[in-house]
Amino acid sequence: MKVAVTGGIGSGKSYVCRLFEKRGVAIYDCDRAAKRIMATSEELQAALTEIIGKNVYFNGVLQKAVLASYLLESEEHAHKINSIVHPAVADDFIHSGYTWMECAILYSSGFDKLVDRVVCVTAPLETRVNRIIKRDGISREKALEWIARQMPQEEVMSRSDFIIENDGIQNLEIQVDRVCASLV
Ligand SMILES: CC(C)(COP(=O)(O)OP(=O)(O)OC[C@H]1O[C@@H](n2cnc3c(N)ncnc32)[C@H](O)[C@@H]1O)[C@@H](O)C(=O)NCCC(=O)NCCS
Ligand SMILES: Nc1ncnc2c1ncn2[C@@H]1O[C@H](COP(=O)(O)OP(=O)(O)OP(=O)(O)O)[C@@H](O)[C@H]1O
Repeated sequence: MKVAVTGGIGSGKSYVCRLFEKRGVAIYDCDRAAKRIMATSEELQAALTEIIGKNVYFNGVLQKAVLASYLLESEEHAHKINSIVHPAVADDFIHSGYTWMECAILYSSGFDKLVDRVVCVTAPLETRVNRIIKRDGISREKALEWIARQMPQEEVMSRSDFIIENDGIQNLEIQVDRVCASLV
């Protein structure tokens, strides 16, 4: 059975994935894979350079700030980047041998079609914003911009099979054990 762990930025997906990993589940990280492929695929590098400009790579190294600001400029920009990067990541996952993936933008990327079950990690908006500000050192406005770029949390929840509430109050270990009892 193939499983995705999803949830919006700052919900704590990666944090929860570490708890699944502690229980022996190996998880493919879509964010990390995207960066690896953007760093190594000449085809992707050429496509990104053509769209964004030469400054998206410096000495062959992806300039994350340049890509991030291009992505946030408009829906059209995000769509252009996603349509280059996401098929490459999907193909890489299919051939990776992993059965579980962590993906922030599961439904908008179409990656939901690659899995049988979806686990959604959620947290209150303010908690997410505060986590992002602390982790990434960005402003509240920037954190809200990223959140606005992603599918509303309620919609992701309604389309998922399991919900893990990572509000810092409810016990995470118990919730993770419950999901494992069904899926592992
Ligand atoms: C913008 C980039 C450079 C920021 O890198 P950084 O190391 O700071 O953060 P990281 O990759 O861990 O992403 C953090 C979070 O940003 C959000 N995010 C990233 N890309 C996107 C996107 N295309 N659309 C919406 N949200 C996104 C997700 O919640 C993600 O988990 C990076 O996220 C990126 O290259 N994004 C484009 C490729 C992509 O779509 N990756 C998503 C998985 S396929
Ligand atoms: N239950 C928790 N207790 C303490 N810290 C937490 C908890 N959940 C998440 N965090 C912290 O909040 C920050 C954001 O969590 P995490 O990186 O897991 O989010 P994410 O959903 O994977 O975000 P992204 O979409 O950006 O990858 C991290 O610094 C993480 O350590």
